[in-house]
Amino acid sequence: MIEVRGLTKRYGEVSAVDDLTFTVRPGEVTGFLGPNGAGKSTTLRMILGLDAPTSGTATVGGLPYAAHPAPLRAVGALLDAGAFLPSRTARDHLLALAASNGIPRRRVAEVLAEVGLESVARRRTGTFSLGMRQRLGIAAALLGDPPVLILDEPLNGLDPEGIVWMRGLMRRMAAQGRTVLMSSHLMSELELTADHLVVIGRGRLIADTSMTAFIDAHSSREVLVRSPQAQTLCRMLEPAAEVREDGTDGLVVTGLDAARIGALAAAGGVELHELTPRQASLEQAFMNLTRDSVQYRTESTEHGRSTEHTGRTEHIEHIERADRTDRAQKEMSR
Ligand SMILES: Nc1ncnc2c1ncn2[C@@H]1O[C@H](COP(=O)(O)OP(=O)(O)OP(=O)(O)O)[C@@H](O)[C@H]1O
Repeated sequence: MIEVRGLTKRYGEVSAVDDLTFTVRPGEVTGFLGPNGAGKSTTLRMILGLDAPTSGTATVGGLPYAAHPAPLRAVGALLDAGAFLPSRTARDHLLALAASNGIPRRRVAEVLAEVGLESVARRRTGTFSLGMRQRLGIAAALLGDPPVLILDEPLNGLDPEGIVWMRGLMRRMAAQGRTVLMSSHLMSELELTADHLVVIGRGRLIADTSMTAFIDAHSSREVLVRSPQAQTLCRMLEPAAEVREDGTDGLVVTGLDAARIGALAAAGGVELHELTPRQASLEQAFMNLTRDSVQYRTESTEHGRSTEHTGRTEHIEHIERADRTDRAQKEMSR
């Protein structure tokens, strides 16, 4: 287990990590998330004894990292994919690490094969691409066959095959009962890989929960509906749900499930051409939860929010106009 208790790191006025407490359990992959500058790398560096906390503690398997006699056998870590002597070959780099931690030499060939670098084992790491350096970093993390893995942005630079391989590796490590903590900004990939999430913003804990509970709690379930009687349907649903246009000719309904929408439409004699529940995503949930913790935002995401808002207002006006026309036509036909 990785146990973080009241962990705090200040750099002058900046609280990079602020009274963080969480536990990472074995047998699952825990995703470590947060906007840029949230304090993820600083937390991981403190767990690995590379930065000293201002206060609080971090232990791995009950001991501070530095207290493990052979740390590579206790914790495999990938923090910085460039942390090799460029003049050393991949194999020599791993042999040196193995020797320093009493790890048998045969592990070097095993991990090189595991990460797909056998054919370049005798090349200098200075000639490696980002993805190759990342794979070598992962080989180093696996070298001591450790029960705990801590990986900071392990997907950086990996090609699509590499990303799928990484997903399989993480899942396999967790299935073997190991503790896996990984940070990533690739939400769609994390959604496929992680079972549990620890989310931080501005150095503070904002969620520590299972993936499913997180998505359920921080995103709304939506249903896409298409009907030739969209306005009538809209009026029927709006007392109980939020309805907006999807930009084509469909309506996106929040607040009612597909079965209920179908039942209401049937009861009102409204014809439906499509009724599709939309899966909420980790990305949506993450953006909703961390909206107030984002420190570095671009103008385009600000615009994205205001356009969405304007779109909704315009849509309501559009529906109201349609309603007025509908009522006027009925009056006239009477
Ligand atoms: N050595 C340092 N000196 C001063 N400030 C630092 C130092 N290291 C980190 N910080 C600050 O601490 C905060 C957290 O940084 P950190 O790198 O931990 O964030 P992060 O969550 O890993 O971000 P990203 O997703 O961008 O990698 C930032 O405000 C950063 O500027």
